[in-house]
Amino acid sequence: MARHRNIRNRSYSDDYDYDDVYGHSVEEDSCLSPSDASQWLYDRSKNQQAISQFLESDDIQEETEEEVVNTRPGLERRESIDIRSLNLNEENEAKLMSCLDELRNILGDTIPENNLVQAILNHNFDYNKALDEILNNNSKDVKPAQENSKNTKPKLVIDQVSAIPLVDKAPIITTRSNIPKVIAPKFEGSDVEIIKGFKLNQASAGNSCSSTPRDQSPATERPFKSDCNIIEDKINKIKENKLDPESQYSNERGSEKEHLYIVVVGHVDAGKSTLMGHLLCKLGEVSQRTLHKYEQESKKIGKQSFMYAWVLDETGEERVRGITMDVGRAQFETKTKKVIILDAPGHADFIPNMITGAGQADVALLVVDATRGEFESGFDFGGQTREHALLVRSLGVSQLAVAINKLDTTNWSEERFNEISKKLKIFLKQAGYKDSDVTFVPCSGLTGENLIKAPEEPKLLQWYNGPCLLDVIDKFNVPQRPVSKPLRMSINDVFKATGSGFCVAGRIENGVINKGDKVMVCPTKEIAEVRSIAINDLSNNIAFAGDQVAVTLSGVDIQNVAIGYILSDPVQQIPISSRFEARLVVFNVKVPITKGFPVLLHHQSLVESAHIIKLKALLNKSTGELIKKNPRCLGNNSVAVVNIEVSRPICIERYKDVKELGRVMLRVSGVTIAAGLITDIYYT
Ligand SMILES: Nc1nc2c(ncn2[C@@H]2O[C@H](COP(=O)(O)OP(=O)(O)OP(=O)(O)O)[C@@H](O)[C@H]2O)c(=O)[nH]1
Repeated sequence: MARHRNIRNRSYSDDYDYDDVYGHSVEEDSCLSPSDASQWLYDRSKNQQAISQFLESDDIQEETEEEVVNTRPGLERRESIDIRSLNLNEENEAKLMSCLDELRNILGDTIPENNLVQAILNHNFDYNKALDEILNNNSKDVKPAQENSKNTKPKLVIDQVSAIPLVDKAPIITTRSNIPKVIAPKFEGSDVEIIKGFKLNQASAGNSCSSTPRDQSPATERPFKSDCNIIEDKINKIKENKLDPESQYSNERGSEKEHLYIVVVGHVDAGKSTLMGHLLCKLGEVSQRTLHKYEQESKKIGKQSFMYAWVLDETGEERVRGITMDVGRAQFETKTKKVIILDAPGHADFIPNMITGAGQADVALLVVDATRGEFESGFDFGGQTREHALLVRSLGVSQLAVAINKLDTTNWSEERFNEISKKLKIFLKQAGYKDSDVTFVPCSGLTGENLIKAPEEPKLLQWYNGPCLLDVIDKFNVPQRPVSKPLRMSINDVFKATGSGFCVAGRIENGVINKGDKVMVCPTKEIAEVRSIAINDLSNNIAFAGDQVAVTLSGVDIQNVAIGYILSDPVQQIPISSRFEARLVVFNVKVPITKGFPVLLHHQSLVESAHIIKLKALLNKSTGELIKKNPRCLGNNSVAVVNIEVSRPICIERYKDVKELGRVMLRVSGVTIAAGLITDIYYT
């Protein structure tokens, strides 16, 4: 039931500040993120222990190379020098520090710092050439940075065959020259190499080093980080240790009940929270004491009928206003499944939260109010019943249970049940649900009828002998978990954790995350380390596709991560682009869509402004055949192929590659006007 997002209490009616809601730009406060600053700006405090100060002292005796080798096997090889004494200007100091960092990432502390500095200076801050010099030449060729430090340098012995430097008992280092390279964009005159296999896709090449979420500056202006080394490590680790993901999955989850995520949607006040709250109470997931407390407190504010809803509506404002505002979470078990409920808000103002909930779900429960007039206002008159059903389908949910709720208010009328089912069946079929994937259940969240066992109400028993709600949920098929595919986790929440690092929460669409893994935060392409993983608030060492997780990350700044970002496999990265082709279904537009039409694009939890930049083809709705090339406009209920341009690059996949990340929704003035599947991605 954890809710971390600080986006509750907001009204999403029309326009709102997406920067506030979906993360914010560090550009607004400073031109550099804190992590960039610490990496690229020279910090004098780091070099206060200048070796030259000690070397000038008469007390320190010279050590021969032999002594170094024999008497000090565990010698700390990092000998700092006073960079200030080199009289470099600020820019060169910064370059020197960044090259040093790069070299240390590769060499660790095996080579004295003064040797590194000299090599960097010899090659005018080109760290690749400096690295080659250090690795390929005998130490005598590497001149110390300062005259009086040369006596202290240990001998660097090169094994000519393998080109592996042997420094005392230093760890073996493979030269980067052994590894196939591709040339990436140049940074300030130096060639920057990327390990082959660290797939630099065309779209991502342009911003592979950008480190702030909103940073649009080209990569050529920004320094490369040590991502390549981390990726190299990761490739090696994967090769050495990793069990294949399928075996990991069956080892970990083989004996467990399958996890099923169900989003509960429907028009405002349809009774979603009451229904699920009562179901949880009946299953013993809520203690009598807690329920008694809710009963007393709800009575006090004159809202006793909301007592079950309070199980899921946890905040004061939700309880006082009697509406759900953010996605409530809870879980229970059926005979064969562990079910995680995502109770979405019904009010139109909170559609983005509802989309976030639906984006995490495997299946959906659509709740409709059977009360005369209420069903009609939710369905016929621009209510949320239609919009939610469409949105959920657009997000890839194909299995649906429809709870025809509050049937107690119709005296358990079979006629009313049939009337509503008939109307919904026609609509749901048009919306893309198969008849066989939709089940209708009569029930009452308030009285608890037909929730976890066959009904006792005689009037209902007269005409209904189908399954209860719990059995319908148990019968849902759990979708296949693509654990063998490269990691993709969509981030729907970012929050500060206790202790070090910070947490991102979201759903793993593809692949596996292990504690200790290096992952790439996209689209900024920073490498982070997974410090811990929690599934439904319980700590775990591993999580799989289909899991809704909270992951604690280190190595990146929280400022550089935002809702809507993706954690990607660092080797097989997610495509990043701002232009793509989509096949759209247009729902409901007041004015026809024309070239240049502005929209808000929803992709998982991300919301970005976008434009339809080209209308490529109008298609036949049922057969998909081409009706017209380059139509001038798109009207209601049309199907078309269009090109869309987003205001900045985002992480996307083609629908055929990763369904969950290959869908988009387009909204205008708080109304969903179209849903689409990404058919092609353009890299320009
Ligand atoms: N008679 C009757 N009333 C119900 C039933 N279920 C819910 N209600 C009442 O309907 C009102 C709204 O219920 P909620 O559970 O808050 O509805 P909701 O769909 O979760 O509302 P939002 O999440 O804000 O859209 C409350 O007053 C409930 O007591 C039912 O089965 N029968």
